[in-house]
Amino acid sequence: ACCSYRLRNALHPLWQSPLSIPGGSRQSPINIQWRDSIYDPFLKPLKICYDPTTCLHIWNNGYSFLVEFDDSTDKSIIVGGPLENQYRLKQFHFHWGAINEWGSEHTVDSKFYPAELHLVHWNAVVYPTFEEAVMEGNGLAVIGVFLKLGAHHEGLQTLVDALPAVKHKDTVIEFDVFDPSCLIPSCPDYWTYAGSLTTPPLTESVTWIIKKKPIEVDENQLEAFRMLLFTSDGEEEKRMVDNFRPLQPLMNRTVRSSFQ
Ligand SMILES: COCCCN1C=C(N)c2cc(S(N)(=O)=O)sc2S1(=O)=O
Ligand SMILES: [Zn+2]
Repeated sequence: ACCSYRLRNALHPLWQSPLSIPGGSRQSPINIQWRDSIYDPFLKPLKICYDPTTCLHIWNNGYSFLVEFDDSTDKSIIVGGPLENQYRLKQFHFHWGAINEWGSEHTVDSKFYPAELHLVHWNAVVYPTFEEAVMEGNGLAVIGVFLKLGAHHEGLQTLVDALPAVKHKDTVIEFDVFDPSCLIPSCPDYWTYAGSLTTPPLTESVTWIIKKKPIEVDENQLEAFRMLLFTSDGEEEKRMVDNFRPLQPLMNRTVRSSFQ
């Protein structure tokens, strides 16, 4: 199984990553086998405190669209859960498919969701800069939230309305008040495991916190993601879809759950 992963990584069009990350033993994403996850009673509830005015802009970086935040203070942080320190919100982005059958990076019992939200935070207690945190084992904490097809999502719509302005790679639009808490399910249950960035530089610096409950979004909102482009203005258009990395081997890791 392991070698097929490596082959798949090497072949996957989007991630021209090396065959394998030197010493890669904690790569992401992974399949979360619900029955193999281990309930950890010592896991704390995750505390999320975001200040909507720290929102800066939306940027199409050619992989996804990122909503970036002012991380020069501790105004927007998460603490608790599996984390030893508090972590500052840096950006959030999504991964999605060309059709609703796939699109998420993580899977649950081998089931794909049509999309997955990642809220990226860094350990500013221990590391002086985000760039340094990206290189350290406990540097980053990413909250993953699955999106499923269902009811219209009011909070997401303000984001969707801004997407036409960032259709092309390297376009950016000011976005100065947004509270990403509206995109996180109120159910406190999550899985957590030690992993990596799922895009280059693929560094093994991420404590993943994957929410058990998905949020519901409607077809038009998913279609709005799919009208974004990987390509810059003037280049031959390539729709931004299937921007997810193939599943990686679990190797010597356990996935813990905050719930029984
Ligand atoms: C010095 O910065 C190096 C770049 C790091 N970053 C860029 C990504 N594409 C990225 C992807 C992430 S994901 N898909 O694993 O959440 S987190 C993240 S990130 O930490 O914001
Ligand atoms: Zn991501």
